[in-house]
Amino acid sequence: MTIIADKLIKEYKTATALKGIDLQITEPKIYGLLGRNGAGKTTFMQLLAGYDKPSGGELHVNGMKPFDNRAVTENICLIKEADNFKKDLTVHQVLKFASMLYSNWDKDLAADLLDGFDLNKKLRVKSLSKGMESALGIIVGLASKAPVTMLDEPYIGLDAASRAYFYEVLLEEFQSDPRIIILSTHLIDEVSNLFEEVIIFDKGSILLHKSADELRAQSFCISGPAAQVKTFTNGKQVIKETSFAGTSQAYFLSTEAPALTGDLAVSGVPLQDMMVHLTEKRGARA
Ligand SMILES: Nc1ncnc2c1ncn2[C@@H]1O[C@H](COP(=O)(O)OP(=O)(O)OP(=O)(O)O)[C@@H](O)[C@H]1O
Repeated sequence: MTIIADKLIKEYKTATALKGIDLQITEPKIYGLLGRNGAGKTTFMQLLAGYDKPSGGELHVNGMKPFDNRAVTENICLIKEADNFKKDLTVHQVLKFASMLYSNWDKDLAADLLDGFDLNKKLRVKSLSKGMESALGIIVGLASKAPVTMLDEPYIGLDAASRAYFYEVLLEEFQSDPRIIILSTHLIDEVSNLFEEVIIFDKGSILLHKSADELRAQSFCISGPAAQVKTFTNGKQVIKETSFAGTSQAYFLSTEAPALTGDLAVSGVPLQDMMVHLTEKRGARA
């Protein structure tokens, strides 16, 4: 599948959600779609799923426009954080309906995941707890086997054990059947190890699109006795520093792994902190 956004614009009455973004996604990978509230992530995913029309620019999937185009949308599954399914349907009916919607539907996987999440298929959507409804969304998203599967904060209400199960099956699924999986999340550190590519939206524009490895290789965390950390980071581009009881920890930008001295230790910077740094910087400039 080839997704190409070319100067893509989406304007609502009161906001311009996408301000002319250029983006290409072609490889089957797990993409992390990140950004602060209101950055435009959901708007982009809704345009890609054909729910809505762009206001300007172009969006193509395999050369076709997604809006109102079954040839595209049968290959794209978007699971939103809530209200994915009609409240009066039973879980069984939701799965049946989804099996008709998605040409690659995997009935056995849906049954396995129902078991895994311990979800009773006789229950109606309106009687599901928030976490159970999220689990149903995840089941549909993964069993759709859609070549483009988008999950927009799909874990609302899921407890830590269920989220861990979700990440595990997401990875297993991707490994057994690679496809474009776009995961939008605010729980960045919890899932950052899954991402192969990271796309950061900021105020309707794309701030960064990089492989997760590249992003990890451009920042380091140094920790140890406060005085040594201070000397070490002198002249370096420090993005965050914390101190406690005579020890310090500093995140700094560098393309080269630091050569350690004294009692200092080096590790990576959590992706969440990198995103905060990148989006704050942009915010400060705007
Ligand atoms: N249906 C709509 N009508 C009017 N404005 C909208 C609509 N949907 C989104 N917006 C506006 O577009 C901008 C982008 O919103 P969007 O939901 O795409 O951001 P997001 O990155 O998904 O945010 P979040 O992380 O909070 O979900 C925001 O200013 C939002 O208020």
